[in-house]
Amino acid sequence: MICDDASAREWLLTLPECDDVAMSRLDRLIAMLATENDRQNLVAKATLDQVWQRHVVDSAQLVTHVPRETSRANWLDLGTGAGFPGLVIAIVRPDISVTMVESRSRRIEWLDTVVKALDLQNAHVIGLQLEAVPTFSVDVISARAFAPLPDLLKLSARFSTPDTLWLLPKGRSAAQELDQLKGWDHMFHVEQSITSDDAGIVVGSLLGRRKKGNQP
Ligand SMILES: C[S@@+](CC[C@H](N)C(=O)[O-])C[C@H]1O[C@@H](n2cnc3c(N)ncnc32)[C@H](O)[C@@H]1O
Repeated sequence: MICDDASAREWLLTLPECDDVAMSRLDRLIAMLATENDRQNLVAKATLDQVWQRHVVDSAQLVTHVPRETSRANWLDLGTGAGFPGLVIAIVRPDISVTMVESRSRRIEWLDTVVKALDLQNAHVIGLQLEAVPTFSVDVISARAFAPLPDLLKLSARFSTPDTLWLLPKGRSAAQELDQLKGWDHMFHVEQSITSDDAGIVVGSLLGRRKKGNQP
């Protein structure tokens, strides 16, 4: 379990993709975040003291659930906000195209600024409500602290095929949200988060809506 920032940084270096360029971009992201957080409330102030554990590794761990051969894939991150996990994924997997959807104007500006400053050519920001984003299918969908599972699926299933991998950090509610999910055929399970004993990540694929009359 990663329980402080020193072990978080050490863990990042074990990722095959996390080279010097990635670490220096992560350092710059965190420095920019600390400054911007005084202007707008991007992350809870208390979490800045453990930002590498609470936000960077919490995001970066998602890549360990993606098969290594998934390069040149399209990854869609919903409600990226301060940049988690979308910006971190774009930094540690430059071979993956990461599209971040965010609706709040100041957060859109922030994401655009970071993408430009860090020259993240594989990162794209869609500054719209998810509901207004035209449908396209993707290889991976992530969403952290975005919406409860049933709402999240209702809003975003149209971007998914049966081959799409969903990675949904859900904190303490992962198992409960999954147990209570009704009306969908899925192959989701819960993986343990490496940043908190209590936290889980819903991982797997979505096969589609269950037909009416065939619901549990
Ligand atoms: C609680 S924040 C989480 C931000 C980030 N994923 C994280 O974990 O730090 C949720 C974000 O989703 C955005 N959001 C909420 N509903 C949205 C929608 N319908 N379309 C696009 N973005 C949305 C909010 O503006 C906010 O930035």
